[in-house]
Amino acid sequence: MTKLSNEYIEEVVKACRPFASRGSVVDHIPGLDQSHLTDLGVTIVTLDGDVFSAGEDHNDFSFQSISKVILLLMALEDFGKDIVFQKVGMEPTDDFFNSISNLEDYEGQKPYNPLINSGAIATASMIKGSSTEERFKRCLDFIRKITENKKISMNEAVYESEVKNGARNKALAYFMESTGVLSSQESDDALDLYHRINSIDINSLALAKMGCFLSNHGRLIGSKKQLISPEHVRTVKAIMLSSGMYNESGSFGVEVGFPLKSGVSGSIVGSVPGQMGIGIIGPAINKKGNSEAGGEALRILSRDLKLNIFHDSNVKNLDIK
Ligand SMILES: NC(=O)CC[C@H](N)C(=O)O
Repeated sequence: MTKLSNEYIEEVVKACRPFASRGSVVDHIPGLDQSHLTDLGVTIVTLDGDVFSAGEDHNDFSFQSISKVILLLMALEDFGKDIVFQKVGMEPTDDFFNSISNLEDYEGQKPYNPLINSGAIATASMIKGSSTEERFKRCLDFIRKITENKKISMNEAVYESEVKNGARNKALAYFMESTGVLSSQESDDALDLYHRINSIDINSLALAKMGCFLSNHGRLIGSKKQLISPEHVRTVKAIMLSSGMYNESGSFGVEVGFPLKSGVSGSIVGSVPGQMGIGIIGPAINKKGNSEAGGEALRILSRDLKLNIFHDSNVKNLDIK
């Protein structure tokens, strides 16, 4: 069986870099352009605290849709499962991540799930705090805590561009206001919090630590302190498995087989329960919004290291009665 080492991760990066040419880099995020097309950084943090990393793993990139996982964790902790899932569903969708039409057809016209744009704007309205500043600060403090990185902060230029290019998200928020998913007091604040949290700068090590936190059932490595209840972490990971890679979640479920979440910056966080967290940056994304080289790296890692949670060796109590 393949053993984890920096050299092994380097080989994976080398093998996957060429896959970037199948995708393209989004052109509206400050700091990202086609010159980053073949960038690929992969970091793994194990639950024993070992770090393995290679490629462009020091680059900062924006959090984008991975922030949807943070919003969901915090909304669940703030309001509990019953209230959160009154506003947002937990079903996968075959539509694109920023689809507005699917808001018209799903039960009660609520978003299909919290990991698409409409769903994340809805969960952003369920973060406790007396102002957007306070709500954002709570989110940022939480991200700093679970990534053990106090320097993480919002990138102002990215935030300005999110707001400037945010017409679709605005439309989603106001559509949800029209159907009563959001109140007229909630929509602008939820949208602003969503744009801010999307604009946080992060790197592959911080993402791997976030994945590790999920793999460790809501605790930092080596700590017994429960920062999020295990039940909520379970809920979030189940939704990451079914919806974290948007309308490509099914094939990632089959070929990779553990909870993932991607962002349009080409970032991906992976959580292998009980084993490790994985952070990836590979800015060339496909039409569904997922990193091409990053996706290939996940398929190889899962195969070589037998990480699929449905793999026989990862399933306990195999005795057939
Ligand atoms: N898929 C994504 O990462 C989407 C995030 C992007 N900022 C948006 O709101 O559309």
